[in-house]
Amino acid sequence: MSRLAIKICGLSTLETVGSAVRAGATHLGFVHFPKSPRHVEADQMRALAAPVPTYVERVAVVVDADDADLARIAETGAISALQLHGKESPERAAAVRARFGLPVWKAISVKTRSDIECAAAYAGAVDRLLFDAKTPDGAALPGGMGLRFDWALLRGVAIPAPWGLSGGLSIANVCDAIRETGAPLIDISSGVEDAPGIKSVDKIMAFCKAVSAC
Ligand SMILES: O=C(O)c1ccccc1NCC(=O)[C@H](O)[C@H](O)COP(=O)(O)O
Repeated sequence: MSRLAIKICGLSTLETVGSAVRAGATHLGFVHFPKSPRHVEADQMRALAAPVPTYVERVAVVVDADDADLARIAETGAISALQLHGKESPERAAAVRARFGLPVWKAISVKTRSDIECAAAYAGAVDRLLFDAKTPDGAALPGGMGLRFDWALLRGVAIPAPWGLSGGLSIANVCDAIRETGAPLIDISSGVEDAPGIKSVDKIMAFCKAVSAC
């Protein structure tokens, strides 16, 4: 059986990047969205991602970004995937993948079963689907808010691509999440923070240890 993948998202310091790699994270996420407390510019992303061993994936998280913004990120040469976390259509996702030559993830905001069913439209257009909790209308952020959705909604659904589970995961609930959903990749952000945007080395270490003990 292949090892469960762990993405630690919203990293913004070299110290926490290093701790995530040492803890065994397989994917690191860097958020490029100015309204986020985790926002990093493309040049910061380069500085954070460039020293990371290439066996660890470096994922840029963007929200309805335009091509100029994506080009700045792709040109860093340090990013190995783009996570589209806005309202990007399947056509837009496919166009991004074709234009930038990087694997593309699409975050699917979930509240109801029909949200999960919408993921089928991305089959063939993206390299991974990330099921995340839908944040309330008017919320400042479309992710990273520590909200979870009802994992039972994933039960019996044929997911048409590699996928991951996100939203409100924590040391306390991650083993239940893995058991209930069978997710091959889990993604966490605020659950390993001391405050919004402030990642905790100790919490990153403890989370990865907890996952390996599930
Ligand atoms: O984390 C952010 O600030 C963010 C901002 C805008 C778009 C996406 C964002 N995060 C995306 C992620 O992949 C998070 O890890 C995911 O939403 C889970 O967050 P959390 O519930 O805090 O673990």
